[in-house]
Amino acid sequence: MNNVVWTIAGSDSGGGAGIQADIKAMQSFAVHGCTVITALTAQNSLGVEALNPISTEVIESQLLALEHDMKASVIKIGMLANVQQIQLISEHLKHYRATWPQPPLVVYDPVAIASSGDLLTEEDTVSAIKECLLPLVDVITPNTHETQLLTGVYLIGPSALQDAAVKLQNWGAKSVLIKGGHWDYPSGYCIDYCLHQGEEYWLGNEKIQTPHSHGTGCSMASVIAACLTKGYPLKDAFILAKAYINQGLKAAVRYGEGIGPVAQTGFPTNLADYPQVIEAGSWLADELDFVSAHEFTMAAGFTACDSKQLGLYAVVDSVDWLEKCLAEGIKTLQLRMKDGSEDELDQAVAAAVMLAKKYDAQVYINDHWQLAIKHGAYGVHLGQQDLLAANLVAIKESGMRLGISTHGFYEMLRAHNYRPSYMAFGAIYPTTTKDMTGQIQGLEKLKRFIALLQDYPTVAIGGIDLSRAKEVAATGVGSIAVVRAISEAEDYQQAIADLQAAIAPPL
Ligand SMILES: Cc1ncc(COP(=O)(O)OP(=O)(O)O)c(N)n1
Ligand SMILES: Cc1ncsc1CCOP(=O)(O)O
Ligand SMILES: [Mg+2]
Repeated sequence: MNNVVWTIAGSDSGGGAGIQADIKAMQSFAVHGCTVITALTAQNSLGVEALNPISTEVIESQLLALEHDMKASVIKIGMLANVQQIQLISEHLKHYRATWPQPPLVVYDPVAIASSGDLLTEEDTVSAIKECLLPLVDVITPNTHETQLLTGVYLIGPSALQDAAVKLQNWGAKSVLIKGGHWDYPSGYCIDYCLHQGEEYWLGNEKIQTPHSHGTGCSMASVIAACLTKGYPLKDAFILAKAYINQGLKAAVRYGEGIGPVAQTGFPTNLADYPQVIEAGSWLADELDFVSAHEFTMAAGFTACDSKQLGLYAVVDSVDWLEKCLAEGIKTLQLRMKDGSEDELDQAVAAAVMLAKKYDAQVYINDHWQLAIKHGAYGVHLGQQDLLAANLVAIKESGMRLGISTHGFYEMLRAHNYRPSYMAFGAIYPTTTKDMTGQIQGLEKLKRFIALLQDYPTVAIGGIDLSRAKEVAATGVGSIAVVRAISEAEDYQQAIADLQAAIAPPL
């Protein structure tokens, strides 16, 4: 990805929406925004006075200039004023798909109605959008009005949202993200929905009470485009776009007599601005009548770890290795056994618990939460998939600590629903211990996670060795978990001593 995003959209003379909002939002996520202007709208905070569509010749000249020199990783499309514009853009997108070495992703925000209620497009565009454009779109981001306009589905409740999204997919849009800012369901809340690769994602938060929301739709789609350019998965882009808008709404101020623009602030840094991932068992899920495919017990607020700084964290696959690491003074450890009969696992967990007591250390059991409860382990470590199958109420009632793995912003917020004892982020670097394809986080994201989760003990895992331990520790993470850096070291005792020294806070 080359960090170049195009926005094909209308100019808003009031500076709050359209091209102006897009560039500011893209800038907030450190990508370079190029522009193809489709209309010079004359508008202010009170409404739209004129649309002034640009001719297809002038639009094409802008496209050609960019095609030759500044190809985009992602193209964000906003207001298209008429059928000719829709056809022209569709033809060019087809050409890019067929000829560019790296075809661009297309995010389409079907701008039809301004926040003032004014129609921003000629009325006969809907069939051209469906026939020409939607088959070329990777992510469509309509609000609820635009969803109704495009699909004819009246959005009386969550299942109508799902039906409308399927319709849009059937017309060719690969993923659908419906923005709920104009929807008051349940009352006082803002619910957003995403259908992507067969998975559904629902986000919600209390409505932020401000009249100054002009440009939220354009900005949200631009942040999605920016995050996709940076290689974020769509579910993480969805989270960040929501948090960005919430942060902007809280800071929004009036500039004219009417509706002010959403504020264009930087990367969202306050957890309070992030939406809730809506999951079965939560109050919002009940309001939305969610039906869970699994028998699921929700529990939140697990026993705190003894310390916020868990230090060097050895993840081992046998009781032998556990004892070797304990003998070297490691205080946070995990027994991660992927094989073994029921008896073998039972005996291993029992032995791990005994050894933890002997060495006055904290041992977590990976996956086998029933055995961990049975033998009175200090804690259990679960992955995102494991959460559905585990009895979280039983784990909480046992008083054990719960650590949860996360791979990105969406999973981090999902884990936050449970208020676990610690959160782990991975894989920070590529690793051969486990297939983490598409889930490498890197240091930049790790820093973001740590800054957001100040109240949690945090753990970084994946591909960390002695040469990387210092830079990982410098992010402020409270613990570094390793497998091979110990198990494959030529001299594991020296490796442990070196790792401990590398991550120790300076005196
Ligand atoms: C400290 C720590 N972080 C992450 C993991 C990964 O756990 P999980 O997602 O459950 O995957 P498996 O380890 O079961 O393959 C971990 N084990 N420890
Ligand atoms: C279990 C796990 N979860 C995320 S990365 C990882 C493996 C870490 O192993 P290593 O320290 O050898 O890279
Ligand atoms: Mg696991």
